[in-house]
Amino acid sequence: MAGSGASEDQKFCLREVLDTFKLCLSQNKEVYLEHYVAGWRGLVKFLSSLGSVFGFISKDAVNKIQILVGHLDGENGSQYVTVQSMVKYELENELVDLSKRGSHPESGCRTLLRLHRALRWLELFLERLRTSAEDSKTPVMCAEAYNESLAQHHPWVVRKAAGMAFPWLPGRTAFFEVMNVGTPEQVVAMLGEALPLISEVYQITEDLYAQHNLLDLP
Ligand SMILES: CCCCCCCC/C=C\CCCCCCCC(=O)N[C@@H](COP(=O)(O)O)[C@H](O)/C=C/CCCCCCCCCCCCC
Repeated sequence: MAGSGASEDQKFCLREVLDTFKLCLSQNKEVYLEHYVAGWRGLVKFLSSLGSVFGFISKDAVNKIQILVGHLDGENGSQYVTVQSMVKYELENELVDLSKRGSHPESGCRTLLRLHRALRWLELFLERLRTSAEDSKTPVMCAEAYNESLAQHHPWVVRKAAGMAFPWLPGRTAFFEVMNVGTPEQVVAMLGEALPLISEVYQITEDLYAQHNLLDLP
Protein backbone atom coordinates (compact mmCIF):
# COMPACT_ATOMS: atom_id res chain seq x y z
CA MET A 1 0.00 0.00 0.00
CA ALA A 2 1.21 3.51 -0.74
CA GLY A 3 2.68 5.08 2.37
CA SER A 4 3.41 1.82 4.17
CA GLY A 5 6.78 1.64 5.89
CA ALA A 6 6.75 5.30 6.93
CA SER A 7 7.26 5.87 10.64
CA GLU A 8 4.48 7.70 12.52
CA ASP A 9 6.16 11.13 12.43
CA GLN A 10 6.94 10.79 8.70
CA LYS A 11 3.39 9.85 7.83
CA PHE A 12 1.29 12.32 5.95
CA CYS A 13 -1.73 13.59 7.84
CA LEU A 14 -4.35 15.74 6.13
CA ARG A 15 -5.27 17.30 9.50
CA GLU A 16 -1.72 18.68 9.86
CA VAL A 17 -1.79 20.21 6.39
CA LEU A 18 -5.19 21.70 7.12
CA ASP A 19 -3.90 23.23 10.36
CA THR A 20 -0.95 24.71 8.50
CA PHE A 21 -3.16 26.32 5.87
CA LYS A 22 -5.33 27.71 8.70
CA LEU A 23 -2.23 29.44 10.09
CA CYS A 24 -1.45 30.97 6.69
CA LEU A 25 -3.85 33.89 6.97
CA SER A 26 -3.23 36.84 9.25
CA GLN A 27 -6.13 38.80 10.76
CA ASN A 28 -5.93 41.32 7.93
CA LYS A 29 -5.81 38.50 5.37
CA GLU A 30 -2.14 38.57 4.53
CA VAL A 31 -0.52 35.22 3.68
CA TYR A 32 2.30 34.12 5.98
CA LEU A 33 5.08 32.71 3.83
CA GLU A 34 6.41 30.46 6.60
CA HIS A 35 3.10 28.62 6.93
CA TYR A 36 2.49 28.57 3.17
CA VAL A 37 5.83 26.82 2.75
CA ALA A 38 5.05 24.46 5.65
CA GLY A 39 1.75 23.54 3.95
CA TRP A 40 3.66 22.62 0.80
CA ARG A 41 6.17 20.60 2.80
CA GLY A 42 3.28 18.53 4.17
CA LEU A 43 1.86 17.98 0.69
CA VAL A 44 5.24 16.94 -0.66
CA LYS A 45 5.48 14.42 2.17
CA PHE A 46 2.29 12.91 0.81
CA LEU A 47 3.59 12.92 -2.76
CA SER A 48 6.84 11.25 -1.69
CA SER A 49 4.89 8.45 -0.04
CA LEU A 50 3.37 7.60 -3.44
CA GLY A 51 6.65 6.32 -4.87
CA SER A 52 9.53 7.25 -7.13
CA VAL A 53 7.40 7.72 -10.25
CA PHE A 54 6.37 11.07 -8.72
CA GLY A 55 9.98 11.90 -7.80
CA PHE A 56 10.46 14.48 -10.56
CA ILE A 57 7.41 16.38 -9.32
CA SER A 58 8.47 16.29 -5.63
CA LYS A 59 11.97 17.35 -6.65
CA ASP A 60 10.71 20.47 -8.38
CA ALA A 61 8.37 21.32 -5.50
CA VAL A 62 11.17 20.79 -2.94
CA ASN A 63 13.49 22.98 -4.98
CA LYS A 64 10.94 25.79 -4.94
CA ILE A 65 10.28 25.36 -1.24
CA GLN A 66 14.03 25.58 -0.60
CA ILE A 67 14.34 28.79 -2.59
CA LEU A 68 11.58 30.38 -0.50
CA VAL A 69 13.10 29.10 2.75
CA GLY A 70 16.40 30.60 1.61
CA HIS A 71 14.69 34.00 1.33
CA LEU A 72 12.92 33.56 4.68
CA ASP A 73 16.17 32.62 6.44
CA GLY A 74 18.30 35.12 4.55
CA GLU A 75 19.56 38.50 5.63
CA ASN A 76 16.40 40.16 4.35
CA GLY A 77 14.14 37.55 5.91
CA SER A 78 12.06 40.18 7.69
CA GLN A 79 10.85 41.35 4.26
CA TYR A 80 9.52 37.87 3.52
CA VAL A 81 7.15 37.43 6.46
CA THR A 82 4.06 37.64 4.27
CA VAL A 83 3.52 37.23 0.54
CA GLN A 84 2.34 40.85 0.52
CA SER A 85 5.55 42.13 2.11
CA MET A 86 7.65 39.95 -0.21
CA VAL A 87 5.95 41.37 -3.32
CA LYS A 88 6.38 44.94 -2.07
CA TYR A 89 10.03 44.44 -1.16
CA GLU A 90 11.06 42.63 -4.34
CA LEU A 91 9.24 45.05 -6.64
CA GLU A 92 10.50 48.17 -4.88
CA ASN A 93 14.06 46.85 -5.05
CA GLU A 94 13.79 45.57 -8.65
CA LEU A 95 14.49 42.01 -7.59
CA VAL A 96 12.02 40.41 -10.01
CA ASP A 97 12.53 39.53 -13.69
CA LEU A 98 9.30 40.92 -15.11
CA SER A 99 9.37 40.10 -18.81
CA LYS A 100 12.21 37.68 -19.45
CA ARG A 101 14.51 35.63 -17.27
CA GLY A 102 17.53 37.66 -16.26
CA SER A 103 19.46 38.33 -13.12
CA HIS A 104 16.75 37.23 -10.66
CA PRO A 105 15.82 33.67 -11.67
CA GLU A 106 15.10 32.76 -8.07
CA SER A 107 13.02 35.71 -6.95
CA GLY A 108 10.46 34.94 -4.29
CA CYS A 109 7.70 36.29 -6.55
CA ARG A 110 8.35 33.96 -9.53
CA THR A 111 9.07 30.97 -7.29
CA LEU A 112 5.89 31.40 -5.27
CA LEU A 113 3.92 31.88 -8.50
CA ARG A 114 4.79 28.29 -9.54
CA LEU A 115 3.49 26.92 -6.22
CA HIS A 116 0.50 29.23 -6.40
CA ARG A 117 -0.48 27.73 -9.78
CA ALA A 118 -0.05 24.27 -8.27
CA LEU A 119 -2.35 25.29 -5.42
CA ARG A 120 -5.11 25.82 -8.00
CA TRP A 121 -4.49 22.28 -9.27
CA LEU A 122 -4.75 21.04 -5.68
CA GLU A 123 -8.00 22.90 -5.11
CA LEU A 124 -9.56 21.42 -8.27
CA PHE A 125 -8.27 17.93 -7.52
CA LEU A 126 -9.45 17.92 -3.90
CA GLU A 127 -12.88 19.20 -4.92
CA ARG A 128 -13.15 16.30 -7.37
CA LEU A 129 -12.03 13.85 -4.67
CA ARG A 130 -14.50 15.28 -2.18
CA THR A 131 -17.46 14.89 -4.52
CA SER A 132 -16.29 11.62 -6.11
CA ALA A 133 -18.16 8.33 -6.14
CA GLU A 134 -16.56 5.21 -4.69
CA ASP A 135 -15.61 3.92 -8.14
CA SER A 136 -14.18 7.25 -9.43
CA LYS A 137 -10.69 7.06 -10.88
CA THR A 138 -8.02 9.20 -9.19
CA PRO A 139 -5.83 9.43 -12.34
CA VAL A 140 -8.78 10.86 -14.26
CA MET A 141 -9.61 13.38 -11.52
CA CYS A 142 -5.96 14.36 -11.26
CA ALA A 143 -5.52 14.75 -15.02
CA GLU A 144 -8.69 16.84 -15.36
CA ALA A 145 -7.58 19.15 -12.55
CA TYR A 146 -4.10 19.39 -14.08
CA ASN A 147 -5.42 20.19 -17.56
CA GLU A 148 -7.62 22.95 -16.17
CA SER A 149 -4.77 24.59 -14.28
CA LEU A 150 -1.05 23.85 -14.24
CA ALA A 151 -0.89 22.26 -17.68
CA GLN A 152 -1.63 25.64 -19.24
CA HIS A 153 1.74 26.85 -17.92
CA HIS A 154 3.80 23.76 -18.78
CA PRO A 155 5.61 22.90 -22.01
CA TRP A 156 4.72 19.73 -23.92
CA VAL A 157 7.49 17.65 -22.38
CA VAL A 158 6.37 18.37 -18.79
CA ARG A 159 2.73 17.72 -19.67
CA LYS A 160 3.74 14.43 -21.24
CA ALA A 161 5.77 13.37 -18.17
CA ALA A 162 2.93 14.35 -15.82
CA GLY A 163 0.46 12.41 -17.97
CA MET A 164 2.67 9.32 -17.72
CA ALA A 165 2.82 9.56 -13.91
CA PHE A 166 -0.91 10.00 -13.22
CA PRO A 167 -1.93 6.38 -13.99
CA TRP A 168 0.35 5.30 -11.10
CA LEU A 169 -1.76 7.13 -8.54
CA PRO A 170 -3.36 4.83 -5.97
CA GLY A 171 -7.10 4.26 -6.22
CA ARG A 172 -9.59 6.34 -4.27
CA THR A 173 -9.74 3.98 -1.26
CA ALA A 174 -5.95 3.75 -0.87
CA PHE A 175 -5.69 7.49 -1.43
CA PHE A 176 -8.12 8.17 1.40
CA GLU A 177 -6.22 5.78 3.69
CA VAL A 178 -2.92 7.61 3.13
CA MET A 179 -4.61 10.83 4.23
CA ASN A 180 -4.68 9.31 7.72
CA VAL A 181 -7.99 10.82 8.73
CA GLY A 182 -10.36 7.91 9.31
CA THR A 183 -13.35 6.62 7.40
CA PRO A 184 -14.08 7.84 3.84
CA GLU A 185 -16.92 9.93 5.33
CA GLN A 186 -14.46 11.60 7.69
CA VAL A 187 -12.07 12.28 4.82
CA VAL A 188 -14.86 13.86 2.80
CA ALA A 189 -15.82 16.02 5.80
CA MET A 190 -12.24 17.14 6.32
CA LEU A 191 -11.84 17.95 2.65
CA GLY A 192 -14.96 20.07 2.99
CA GLU A 193 -13.23 21.93 5.81
CA ALA A 194 -9.88 22.23 3.99
CA LEU A 195 -11.11 23.45 0.63
CA PRO A 196 -12.49 26.88 1.63
CA LEU A 197 -9.19 27.62 3.39
CA ILE A 198 -7.09 26.59 0.41
CA SER A 199 -9.40 28.57 -1.90
CA GLU A 200 -9.10 31.67 0.25
CA VAL A 201 -5.30 31.53 0.34
CA TYR A 202 -5.30 30.94 -3.42
CA GLN A 203 -7.68 33.84 -4.15
CA ILE A 204 -5.86 36.35 -1.96
CA THR A 205 -2.57 35.51 -3.69
CA GLU A 206 -4.19 35.56 -7.13
CA ASP A 207 -5.68 39.03 -6.49
CA LEU A 208 -2.37 40.35 -5.18
CA TYR A 209 -0.44 39.05 -8.19
CA ALA A 210 -3.10 40.35 -10.61
CA GLN A 211 -2.99 43.78 -8.97
CA HIS A 212 0.77 43.95 -9.59
CA ASN A 213 0.72 42.29 -13.05
CA LEU A 214 2.75 39.36 -11.78
CA LEU A 215 0.68 36.46 -13.07
CA ASP A 216 2.94 35.74 -16.07
CA LEU A 217 6.38 36.06 -14.53
CA PRO A 218 8.95 34.21 -16.66
C1 LIG B 1 -4.49 16.57 0.59
C2 LIG B 1 -3.84 15.39 0.09
C3 LIG B 1 -4.09 14.97 -1.28
C4 LIG B 1 -3.35 15.63 -2.33
C5 LIG B 1 -1.89 15.66 -2.09
C6 LIG B 1 -1.21 16.21 -3.25
C7 LIG B 1 0.22 16.35 -2.99
C8 LIG B 1 0.82 17.17 -4.05
C9 LIG B 1 2.16 17.65 -3.74
C10 LIG B 1 2.81 18.37 -4.61
C11 LIG B 1 2.14 18.78 -5.87
C12 LIG B 1 3.00 19.13 -6.95
C13 LIG B 1 3.56 20.49 -6.95
C14 LIG B 1 4.19 20.73 -8.27
C15 LIG B 1 4.78 22.08 -8.35
C16 LIG B 1 5.04 22.35 -9.78
C17 LIG B 1 5.57 23.73 -9.99
C18 LIG B 1 5.79 23.91 -11.48
O1 LIG B 1 4.85 24.17 -12.20
N1 LIG B 1 7.03 23.75 -11.93
C19 LIG B 1 7.34 23.79 -13.34
C20 LIG B 1 7.77 25.16 -13.75
O2 LIG B 1 8.89 25.56 -13.01
P1 LIG B 1 10.04 26.47 -13.65
O3 LIG B 1 10.72 25.64 -14.69
O4 LIG B 1 9.35 27.64 -14.26
O5 LIG B 1 10.94 26.82 -12.51
C21 LIG B 1 8.38 22.74 -13.65
O6 LIG B 1 8.74 22.76 -15.00
C22 LIG B 1 7.77 21.44 -13.25
C23 LIG B 1 8.39 20.32 -13.23
C24 LIG B 1 7.75 19.08 -12.61
C25 LIG B 1 6.44 18.64 -13.16
C26 LIG B 1 5.24 19.19 -12.48
C27 LIG B 1 4.00 18.41 -12.82
C28 LIG B 1 2.91 18.80 -11.88
C29 LIG B 1 1.83 17.82 -11.82
C30 LIG B 1 0.90 18.17 -10.68
C31 LIG B 1 0.16 17.01 -10.23
C32 LIG B 1 0.84 16.25 -9.13
C33 LIG B 1 0.23 14.89 -8.98
C34 LIG B 1 0.29 14.42 -7.60
C35 LIG B 1 -0.84 13.57 -7.25
C36 LIG B 1 -1.12 13.38 -5.80
